[in-house]
Amino acid sequence: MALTDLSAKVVLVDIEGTTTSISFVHDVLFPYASANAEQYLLETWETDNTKLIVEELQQLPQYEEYTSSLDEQPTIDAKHIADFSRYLIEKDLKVTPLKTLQGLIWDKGYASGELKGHVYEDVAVAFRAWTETGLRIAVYSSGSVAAQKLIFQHSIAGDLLPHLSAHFDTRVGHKMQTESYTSIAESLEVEPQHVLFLTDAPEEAIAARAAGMQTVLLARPGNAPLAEEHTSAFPVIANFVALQSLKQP
Ligand SMILES: CSCCC(=O)C(=O)COP(=O)(O)O
Ligand SMILES: [Mg+2]
Repeated sequence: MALTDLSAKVVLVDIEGTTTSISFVHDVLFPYASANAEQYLLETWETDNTKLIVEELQQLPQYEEYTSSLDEQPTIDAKHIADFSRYLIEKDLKVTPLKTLQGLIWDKGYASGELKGHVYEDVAVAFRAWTETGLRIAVYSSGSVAAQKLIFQHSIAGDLLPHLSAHFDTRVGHKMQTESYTSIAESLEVEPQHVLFLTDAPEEAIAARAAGMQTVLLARPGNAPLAEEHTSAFPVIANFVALQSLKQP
């Protein structure tokens, strides 16, 4: 099907590699989280929220792997948990408690103006066009819902949050699992075939398509090159321009 023939009721967007450059996430957001993790944990150590995150981090399979590499039995304090978080960040592990913690740390950076969410120019233009057409726009990212809201609210293109009607993170399920997309469609109260999912990750596209969603791959500058098996299986676009005149079915 040609891109111009696509129609949808909901556009579901991924963030990293789709609306936002991978380099912003890896070279700005992750270093900010690494640098500020210990301070954040120290300040909030006694709160229920941080206690829950610390508990969830310790339940990850990577925690045992990490602690077994240490010379001594660790004391569970802010420094130890910050070190473990940095270990996970370096491996770019998209695990839920880390993503929750990152979102909370970034909050301060966005509030102070130190962080501004990167979005490609065509994203804001497409969001406006889709909103005017009456399409709903939703987000599904490994970044926590709080982190998603921050990046769009404090974006370099202004506050894009009013365009977004729903947010999903890995608490709905892993992005490479078909059931996650089925749950998202149910939650949006829309048939999966009326959802257009935009992502840079072929494994996510495969999972979304298996749930019945329409799927288009993004080839943004700096994204990993797409294999022929994926470029032949999915439409590939360099930006959202070709989808600006997307219609409802
Ligand atoms: C929500 S902003 C931070 C992005 C992030 O941490 C991340 O893991 C993005 O992954 P995505 O699923 O959007 O490719
Ligand atoms: Mg992505």
